[in-house]
This record gives sequence, structure tokens and C-alpha cells, in this order.
Amino acid sequence: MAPQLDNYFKQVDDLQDKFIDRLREAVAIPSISSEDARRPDVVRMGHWLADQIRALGGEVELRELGPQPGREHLTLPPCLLGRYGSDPKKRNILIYGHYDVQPAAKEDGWATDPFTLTIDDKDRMFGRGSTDDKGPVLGWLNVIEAHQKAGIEFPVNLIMCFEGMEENGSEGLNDTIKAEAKKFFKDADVVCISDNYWLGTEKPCLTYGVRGCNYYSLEISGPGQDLHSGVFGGVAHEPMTDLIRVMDSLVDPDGKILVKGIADLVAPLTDDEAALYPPIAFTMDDLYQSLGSKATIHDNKNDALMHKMRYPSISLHGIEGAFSTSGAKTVIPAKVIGKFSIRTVPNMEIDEVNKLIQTHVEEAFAKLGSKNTMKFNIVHCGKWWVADPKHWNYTAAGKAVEKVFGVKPDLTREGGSIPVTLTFQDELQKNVLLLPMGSSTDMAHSINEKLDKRNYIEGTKLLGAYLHYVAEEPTN
Ligand SMILES: NCC(=O)N[C@@H](Cc1c[nH]cn1)C(=O)O
Ligand SMILES: [Zn+2]
Ligand SMILES: [Zn+2]
Repeated sequence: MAPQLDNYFKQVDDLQDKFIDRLREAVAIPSISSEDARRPDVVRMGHWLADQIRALGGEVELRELGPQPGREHLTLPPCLLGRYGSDPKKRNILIYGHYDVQPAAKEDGWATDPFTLTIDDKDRMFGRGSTDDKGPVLGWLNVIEAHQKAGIEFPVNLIMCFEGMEENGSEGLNDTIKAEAKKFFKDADVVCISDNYWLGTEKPCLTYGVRGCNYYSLEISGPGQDLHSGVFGGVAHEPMTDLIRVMDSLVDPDGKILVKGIADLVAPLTDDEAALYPPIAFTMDDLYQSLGSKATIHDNKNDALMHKMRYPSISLHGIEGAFSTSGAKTVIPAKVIGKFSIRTVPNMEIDEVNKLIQTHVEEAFAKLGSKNTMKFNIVHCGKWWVADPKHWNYTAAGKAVEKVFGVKPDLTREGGSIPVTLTFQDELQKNVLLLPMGSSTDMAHSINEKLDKRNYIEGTKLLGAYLHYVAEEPTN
């Protein structure tokens, strides 16, 4: 395998400008799944990706998923089901990724246009979706192209599943996976997903868990319309005052969840598990670097890692309807909608968590004695996932990391969520591996998201090397 891989790596290096152009084209399509007006762009992105795969000789179906549940005026973007190769003598590797992105606007504070890939003098490639998840998805396409150009036989058959709603709760995908588990996905031997990040900037990792995410909105309304605070301040119950009190009651400034019963659902920390964290190559400086400040709740590495990987957290995301532009408007908003979510971990069940959260916010609102009205809404829920990192899928990926980067990878659990990971594992009964390309400083979901050129190019080598090792790894 060694000469073949070296040949492949050389080809990836030779093709790097073409691969960067491919990413540039993808970033230019603003495929924001959570904004209604961008839905045509999400669909356009799905078609662009399908065309790219077809041009490389893959077969693609863009599976329509119908209307978006609860927002039926919107059509869900298609799920891309693809294949590359069908040799019965080869293993079948199912790869998943997403072609939608988080919202982004220059006014949010981006230094450059978020939909123009901009490379700086440190070879950082800035653009929305560069690391989450267009770069990694295109990494798989780059792997195919480099094999073709190098004249190297492709080591496996690829089964592809690329969705356009991951950043919006993966609506519609669970049903597709369930429906296709014994059809389109039936031959999959293992699953590989590249959609998370290294813990630092230098050392790759293999990831065997993600936290779940239950997302909520709280609508509080009262006045018939927005009011003058000089005329109605001190007279009317204000929705914003109520909302801030209710949201404040969820979590304290040290991240402690204040919802009764949540802590009891969390799996106790065993000595064996506690021993997993100290050997992970991660420092508080790595954390300060990725955070962009020293404003951490915990000041030691192990606590910080455990609170990212194995404890739940509640985050307050925003308030729709609140006065938020610059200036000093003396308004009382008539209706405000607070958005918050909880990241869940073993053994928290979605329904139990929802019940505890709903009871908590209803009690907190009742305590205010406000004459306003509150509506609690569950926006979407995805469960946590933990896999067996001793599986041969992980052994193969570990060998690929050593080959490309010359180090043994850390084994990590991701603080973010990829809702369909568990669905793949449960429905296909196959091992799932997360094999990240990007680093901790990539700022996914934030302003100035980027992917380092090194991570994109070496990451493409890693995905290809993984396919070679996983093709040959003995089963355990
Ligand atoms: N790269 C994975 C990712 O960013 N996932 C999102 C998924 C999500 C969950 N709920 C809403 N979106 C994440 O926020 O972790
Ligand atoms: Zn992602
Ligand atoms: Zn994301």
C-alpha cells in the first residue's frame, strides 16, 4: 500500500489549487438552511454537488424530502444519495456530510465577505462553510479525483449521503435513513463522517461521541403592538422583562444548569472514564486560542474537557423581536421570542429533558405573576451518540492519521451535535467514526469561519489514506 499512498499524496499536492477552486465555488453558494429566503440556494448547492460527483463518474440521486414539517410553505432541500464504485469484492464505506451552512452576513462582524473564499498570508481560507462542512465534504470528492489522476485503483466502494438541513435539525433525514437502511444503505460495512474539529491546532483526533441538542423557543406577548416606554413604562407588563427573568432562571454564569432534575439524568463519572481525559493532548492555551480569550469557566484542562464532552450545558442564543440595532430606541417590544438549547449527554432521554425544561419555564413564568402570555415551543431535538472506539473502523483511521501526520490521534467526544450519527448507528447497526478535518480555531458557526489550507490538503490525504486502511483492516 505504501507506494500507492505516496503516489496519491503527491497527486493531492499537485491538485491543491484545483481543490481550493472547488471549495471557492462551494462557499460562493449561500446555502443557509435556516433562512427561508435562502432555501433556493440550498437546493442550488445540492445540485452543484451532485454535478461535481457525476463529473467524477459517481451516480447520484437527489431525493426529494417533501414539505418542511411545521413550515409547510417550505420544501426541504434534497438529500443526495450517491455511489462511487460497485465492486462486490470491495468494502462499502458510507460517508455522510452536509452541504448547508449557518447564517452569515458581513454586518455580523466578518472581516471579509462570508461567501467569497478569502485566503490570507497564513494560508487560512475564510468563508462560511469552509470548515463546516463544505471543506470536508469536498475532501471526499478530492480523494476520488486524486485517485483518478494518479491512476490508482479506488480501494473501496463509496456510498454517499449528503444532506442540506443539518444546521436546521436534519429535518427529514431520519425518515430517509430508516427507509433506506435495508435498501440504499444495506451494503454499508461502516460509516465515516467528517464534520467536527480537532481539539487543538496540531494533533488530529478520532471522535467517538457527540452531545445531543434540544432546541427551544419561548414566546412572550402582551401589548397589542410595540409601545413608547415613556407612555407605557411602569404601566404595562413588559414581555422582554418577563423573558429575561425566565431565561436567566435556566443557567447561572458558571454554566451550572438550574433546571431541577437535569443533573440526575447524567451518567455518573467512573474512575475508568475519568482516566481517559488526562492523556488527551490539550492545554488551557489551546482553549484560550480557540476561544479568543481567557474567559473560561474552568481553569484546568480535565474539567474543561469533561464539560465539553460529557456534561450537559444550556446556552441562550438570542431574542427575536428585541430592539437590536445601534441607536437608542425607547421602545417596549410587544412580542419577543427567546431561543435557547441544551446539549445532552448519556443517559439523558429527549422526552424526559423536554418535560423538565417545560415544567421549569412554566413555573418560572408563573412566579412572575405577569399578565402576559408565554408559549413554550420545542424547535428540534437530536440525541447524543457514543460509539465503540475499539472497532476496526477506528483502528484503520488511527493508522491513516499516523501515516499522514506521524502521530497517534487522540480519542475525543465532540461537544457539538450531529443528529443523524445515532440514527446511522441504530438503523444500520454499523460502527460510525467521526474523522475531523478542521482545527479548534476554525470558528464554525461564528464570524470569520475558516479552514487552514494545510488542514484541507492534509485532510484530503487523511480521508484517502483512511479508505485504503479501512479496505484492508481485519474485522474484530
Ligand atoms: N458540525 C456539526 C454542527 O455544527 N452541528 C450543529 C447541529 C445542530 C444541532 N441543533 C441545531 N443544529 C450543532 O449546533 O452542533
Ligand atoms: Zn457541520
Ligand atoms: Zn454546524
